[in-house]
Amino acid sequence: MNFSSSPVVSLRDVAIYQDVNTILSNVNFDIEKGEFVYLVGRTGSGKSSLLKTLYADLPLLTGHASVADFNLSKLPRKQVPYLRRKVGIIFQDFQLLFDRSVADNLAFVLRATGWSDKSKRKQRISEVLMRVGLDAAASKMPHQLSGGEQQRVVVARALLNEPVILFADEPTGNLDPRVADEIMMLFQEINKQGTAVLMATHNYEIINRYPRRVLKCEKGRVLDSQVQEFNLINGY
Ligand SMILES: Nc1ncnc2c1ncn2[C@@H]1O[C@H](COP(=O)(O)OP(=O)(O)OP(=O)(O)O)[C@@H](O)[C@H]1O
Repeated sequence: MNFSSSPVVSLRDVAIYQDVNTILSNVNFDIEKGEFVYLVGRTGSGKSSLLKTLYADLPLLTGHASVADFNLSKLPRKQVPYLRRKVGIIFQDFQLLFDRSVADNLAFVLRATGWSDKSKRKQRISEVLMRVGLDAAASKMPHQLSGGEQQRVVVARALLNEPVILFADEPTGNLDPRVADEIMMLFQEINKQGTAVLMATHNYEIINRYPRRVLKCEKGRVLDSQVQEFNLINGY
């Protein structure tokens, strides 16, 4: 549990790079504990690159950023796994291990993050599966589940270590609208229980149905619906 009242994410004058190319510059925003924020922008505008920087998959080379009380500017490589325990990461393509059951997918992550007690692992797996409405699926193989159910397992996996924030990159991108809506309701529920969410999406129907603060990558900058003139529909 993070009891500090400092923002979960805080960026000051950050630039985001891919190789030698500057993708975004002068990025400044905070995300507070328990906030829900969308990240939008055209294809190639830098959403994934920004998220990757926040979970230390891309290095922070310019500016100051903290995520879950980790200072990204000075983050030694060996600290990255500890940051990753504090954040949950969800991708569009589910990235489950298809050669093992749902429970074993989750146990794999728990073992890798220091859960050495088997009965505690079992208990935690059953808690997160319950939370995503898949308590009966522990022994199933991923291919026996629908796309929406697989994405729920990915959400359960992201919740294992009680993250302070979920970073989700197009989590509903491969799902039909009804299933996408169910996943979205799950995110809302998780958020209501105190986990912040930063979700990259192209799905404006979802944003209109569940309106929240929006960050928009545009022309190398990040605009914030809370502080700037912001035209979500025409500006996209
Ligand atoms: N691994 C990489 N190496 C070099 N350049 C990259 C790499 N990944 C992305 N880029 C470039 O960085 C820019 C931003 O890409 P990014 O994937 O962050 O955009 P995005 O907004 O997430 O796009 P999409 O909505 O299509 O996922 C693009 O010009 C892209 O070509």
